[in-house]
Amino acid sequence: MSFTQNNTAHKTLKQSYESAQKIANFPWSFWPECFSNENTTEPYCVFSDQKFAGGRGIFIVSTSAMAYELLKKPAFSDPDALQRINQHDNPPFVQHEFPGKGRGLIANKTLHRGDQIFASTPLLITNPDAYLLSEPERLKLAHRGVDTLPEKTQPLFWALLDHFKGDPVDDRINTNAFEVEVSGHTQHVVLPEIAMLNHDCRPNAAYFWDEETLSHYVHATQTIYPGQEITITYINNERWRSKRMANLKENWGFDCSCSSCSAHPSFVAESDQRIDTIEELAAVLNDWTPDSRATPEIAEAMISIYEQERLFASLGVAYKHAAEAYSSFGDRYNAIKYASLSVELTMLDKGFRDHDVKEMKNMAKEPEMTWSWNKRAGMKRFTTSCGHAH
Ligand SMILES: C[S@@+](CC[C@H](N)C(=O)[O-])C[C@H]1O[C@@H](n2cnc3c(N)ncnc32)[C@H](O)[C@@H]1O
Repeated sequence: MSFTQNNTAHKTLKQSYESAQKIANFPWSFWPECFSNENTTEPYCVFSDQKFAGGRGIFIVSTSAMAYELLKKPAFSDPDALQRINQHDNPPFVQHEFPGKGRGLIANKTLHRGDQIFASTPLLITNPDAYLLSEPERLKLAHRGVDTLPEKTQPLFWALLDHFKGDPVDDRINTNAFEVEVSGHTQHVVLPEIAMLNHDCRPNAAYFWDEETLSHYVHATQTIYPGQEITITYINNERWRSKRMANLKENWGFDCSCSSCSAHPSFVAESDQRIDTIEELAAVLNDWTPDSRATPEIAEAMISIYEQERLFASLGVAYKHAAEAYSSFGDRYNAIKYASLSVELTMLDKGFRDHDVKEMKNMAKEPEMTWSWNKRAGMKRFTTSCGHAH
């Protein structure tokens, strides 16, 4: 079905609702409002489904093609797909006010590595290309979207932080949106539960986006004790403190006050050095040429540095390096050990459908059948002397 600015213009909310209800099997609760201009190749519209996720509702600001692509996802088409999502009764956390950071969540019971903290569907999905519209038109779509959310869901949107104090809807979206992929396209989503989690450069929880259920999952990546704040990262943390702080300031508008950003300069220097070492070791381990100096010991060193740096979610990457390094020397049981660890951690960070997870699952079952098996057999593994004659 195609929507144009002409067939959607100037309808009140009530008129849009009535127009949508007149058409049998129309998937949206309101007739979409659309805008286009000389910069756009197709109109951008607001599509709203109040029945989505058992009545939590959702609105999508995008092209008709993307909205109908989303409709094909099990989240919309399979009534059982969201059975374990949006279960927010008896949560393992309580809200707390943190000086300098605003609201955040603290654990109210012990959470172990791998425990799910919550999984939820977004209130909205917006296409970043909607910025091709003029500002007033883009804002009109966003405002219409919020007005079309079910009455009981709207307070969840209005309770979100508006950090920049500009347009009240746009500001809440910009302060809280996460970038996700849908069918190979970047989209922005807002999830009110995850939006209550503050950033930490050394977080104790990780999240991933599942395209099929259009849901964000959050899990503990280490033990979190009652009273401890639950944190996630908003950025890539494998960078120097100065780069992390600049990124958070530029894209999120705040000065990070996490412990690794507020440490004494000499501790920061050590941490930055470890980040450099991780990068250097990764380059060695990624070298699969006959001249490679990669050994399992180098992967073990990398694991140790990740642990020192408390980059627990990223440990899945280091375990993968170790599994491949052991496999490349034909060491079956160490390959299995580290492949299993990699599956456990990577599932929390990249999701259960991730390519690396599948690869490591295969390695954990039959390392001999993987591409890296015995690849470095016969190559020098240990450096036992300092190179001098004694
Ligand atoms: C997604 S919200 C997180 C919840 C927010 N604290 C609230 O009260 O709704 C993101 C905002 O929280 C604050 N924030 C999150 N992590 C922070 C940190 N490590 N240091 C300082 N402020 C932080 C910033 O104002 C940021 O724009």
